[in-house]
Amino acid sequence: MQAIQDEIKQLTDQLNQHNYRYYVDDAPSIPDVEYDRLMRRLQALEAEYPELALGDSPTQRVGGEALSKFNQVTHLKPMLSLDNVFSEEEFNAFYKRVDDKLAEAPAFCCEPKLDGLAVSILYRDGVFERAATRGDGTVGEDITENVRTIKSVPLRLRGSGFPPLLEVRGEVFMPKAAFEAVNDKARAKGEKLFVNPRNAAAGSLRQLDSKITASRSLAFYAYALGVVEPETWPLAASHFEQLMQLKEWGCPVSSEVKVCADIPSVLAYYQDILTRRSELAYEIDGVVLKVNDIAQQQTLGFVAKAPRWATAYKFPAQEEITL
Ligand SMILES: NC(=O)n1nc(-c2ccco2)nc1N
Repeated sequence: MQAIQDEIKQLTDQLNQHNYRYYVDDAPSIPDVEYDRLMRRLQALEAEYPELALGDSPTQRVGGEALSKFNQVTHLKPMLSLDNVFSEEEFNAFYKRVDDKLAEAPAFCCEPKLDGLAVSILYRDGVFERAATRGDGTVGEDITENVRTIKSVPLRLRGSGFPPLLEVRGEVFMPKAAFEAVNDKARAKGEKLFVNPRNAAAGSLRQLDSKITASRSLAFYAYALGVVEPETWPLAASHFEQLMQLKEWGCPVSSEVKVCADIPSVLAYYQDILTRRSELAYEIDGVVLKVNDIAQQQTLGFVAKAPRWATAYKFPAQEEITL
């Protein structure tokens, strides 16, 4: 029996490692046919010895029993909504409001604004425990079983140094290619088409049957730390370094994230992402600009639900694509 346990452990770790390389490092490490062979072997062993299946087994990516409804989840810390700016003048006014309150000029962590669904994922001792939608920022829906099927969401954090309780916040989205494939399938079956990748992601994520979610090729990018317990746990002093730490622990982070130290470089970032928008593998509707230094964020605080230290600089609306 020990030999079986060892083989299950080895297959589980191997498949999770390949998942990490493929979805987080963007560097596939084995051909799909080999990956599928390892997965089938693990599924066979788990079917014969269900009591030996491990908590982070990749076989659970296929989805489980359908739910009758979603339970509600109260977030341990409210999930923020972002204020928007729509022009360089409005951004300059945002910058001035921020700069006037700080002793040092702020640098900004600049991120593409993913057009998907904000989610909160809890890891307890590094193990995936619960996932919820943002909802109204205070109460969301428990979509744990659906998020569990998203292959780029780690079921166990990698490495070490993470706190006993870690909340990872990010966006679940449907890549453009997956959106086309989902609509091609729906068209072939004479089913309703999704209007855009955001609606497709929302529809796929809020499915009571996680097997349907599993078939929709959803993706995830982390964009912030949420709750950390104990609160005294040492964390990186800047938002960018915290994102890189999340990536080290196995969470995918957009490769377009970068720090811009002054207004001209922030505006250049905005223009660069706007120029390359159609080439990105996922839909975005602007860029998110966050004061990078955590202590400066704490100095600035929040107004109502939105942080003073961040804004979303939105792109001009694209002409609506009619299907
Ligand atoms: N949607 C999106 O891509 N977001 N949203 C935030 C956010 C929302 C509140 C704090 O940070 N950050 C990024 N990259």
